[in-house]
Amino acid sequence: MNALLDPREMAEADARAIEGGIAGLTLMERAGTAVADAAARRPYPTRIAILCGPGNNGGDGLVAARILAQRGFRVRVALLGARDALIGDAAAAARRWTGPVESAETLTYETVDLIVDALFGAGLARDLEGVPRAVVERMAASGRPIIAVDLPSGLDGATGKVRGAAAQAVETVTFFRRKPGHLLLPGRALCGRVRVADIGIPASVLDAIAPTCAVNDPGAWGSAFVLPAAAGHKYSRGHALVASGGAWTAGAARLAARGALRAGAGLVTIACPPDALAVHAASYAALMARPVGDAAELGRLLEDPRFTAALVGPGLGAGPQAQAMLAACAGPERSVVADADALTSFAGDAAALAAVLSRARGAVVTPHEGEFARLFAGDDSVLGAPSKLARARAAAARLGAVVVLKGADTVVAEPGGHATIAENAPAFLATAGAGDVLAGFVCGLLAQAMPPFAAASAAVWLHGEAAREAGPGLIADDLPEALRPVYARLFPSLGWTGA
Ligand SMILES: NC(=O)C1=CN([C@@H]2O[C@H](COP(=O)(O)OP(=O)(O)OC[C@H]3O[C@@H](n4cnc5c(N)ncnc54)[C@H](OP(=O)(O)O)[C@@H]3O)[C@@H](O)[C@H]2O)[C@@H](O)CC1
Ligand SMILES: [K+]
Repeated sequence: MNALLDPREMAEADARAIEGGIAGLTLMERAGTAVADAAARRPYPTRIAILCGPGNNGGDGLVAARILAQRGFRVRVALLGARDALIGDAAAAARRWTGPVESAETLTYETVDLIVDALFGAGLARDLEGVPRAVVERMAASGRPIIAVDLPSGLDGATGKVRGAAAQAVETVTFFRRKPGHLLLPGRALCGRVRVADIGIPASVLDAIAPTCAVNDPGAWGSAFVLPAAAGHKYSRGHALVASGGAWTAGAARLAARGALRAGAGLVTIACPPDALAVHAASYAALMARPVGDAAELGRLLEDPRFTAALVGPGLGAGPQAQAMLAACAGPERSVVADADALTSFAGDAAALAAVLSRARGAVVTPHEGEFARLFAGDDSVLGAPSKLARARAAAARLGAVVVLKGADTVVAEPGGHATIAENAPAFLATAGAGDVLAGFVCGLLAQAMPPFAAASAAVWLHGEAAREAGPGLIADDLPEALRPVYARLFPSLGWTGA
């Protein structure tokens, strides 16, 4: 698992490493060395300005300054605050710097080729205002390339939000593990390329910290992924049901159903109003279609216990009918995915949705930001949570279900607080119908009895990879097809031998 550490967890990692016998100053020396290495790798950065803040982030900058000067670079150190106000390891790093120290407030950039931003890191405690903010804004306006130490100063490592101001970095050097703010927008975009430096903190400190947030990649869910078994047959791979709207909105369900089938469900049935039957029957030979007039008929169809997962929402139309369809699908032998109109049908009434979902074996909801805001309208403790990560976690706890809060930095959270953050979605994935395919991928993995949090995270990652595989110009129809080469690489990496 590629853990992401919030500032509190990172402070604990530092503290445990120090308890284990590594001096804080040693960690700072290694951090500063990693920053110096990054600066030295830039093309011809002969004149480097290093802006140092009042805490240990500034200490890292002072170490980098000393090392770069020793390596022959022309280095200027500019400090925010008084030199004799530095304490602890940062004060020790300042004593080892024997060159002049300028004021960050009055620094000018005409003769500077490269900036190292070591003003604030994990210790950012409030919005930047006054002098610190002006310093960051002038640095940003200088147009010089910036290497950020740990985080672009002003970026909140826990939330990915800018507190007052932050300067765009070309590169960010962070330590031990990345932080949520490196992946959540706008943080991800502000960091430039992120390098993770090993500063000697042993990975074993993570056992005690037990981080609950991870990068969404196969390390987060691969052990739960259901690979095709040699002795399997189509029913052992699960039977997914996708509820469809009428003839004019049937495309959404068809995209989802193709997604579920490509994701590996053994069978996929589309349940549709009679007027849409011909559309579905003519579309895709591997899909089955059954006419279902209302929720009661859907319930009768689902008396067949071999249906292991159901998706309700895409193209359905919001209202009591969609609510009843979802209720018909939620049963102890079946997992459900509620998407799109199924979520909007519960606008402002998340408690009613939670009650329906609680009857399902497992439940995943897949809102985009608009659907999320509608569903939780009036619930400040969810909508007002400090970050996308915190909102998804709060929503999962409210619903007792896995929440996929979509976007370029999709967060998947489960009621216990575990979460993944995706970083592999290309910009061109934002296209009509892509969300329907994603919901289908989730449904297809749930149908194979993959646990909901793992299924939802895997589906999001696969969706991003499939988009990359298809490339620019992508339309949603391409996504299910692009899953094949992604699976061809993924399966062997998870130990599948092809049997
Ligand atoms: N041993 C370790 O732990 C290691 C840590 N490492 C490095 O340390 C960094 C964390 O260091 P840190 O905890 O000292 O916090 P840091 O980011 O320097 O800022 C704190 C200072 O900023 C001030 N301040 C805060 N907000 C402010 C605002 N809005 N406006 C104005 N001032 C504000 C705050 O003042 P105060 O809130 O007390 O008034 C305090 O003076 C971490 O990112 C990494 O780079 C590495 O060397 C590896 C080993
Ligand atoms: K910084």
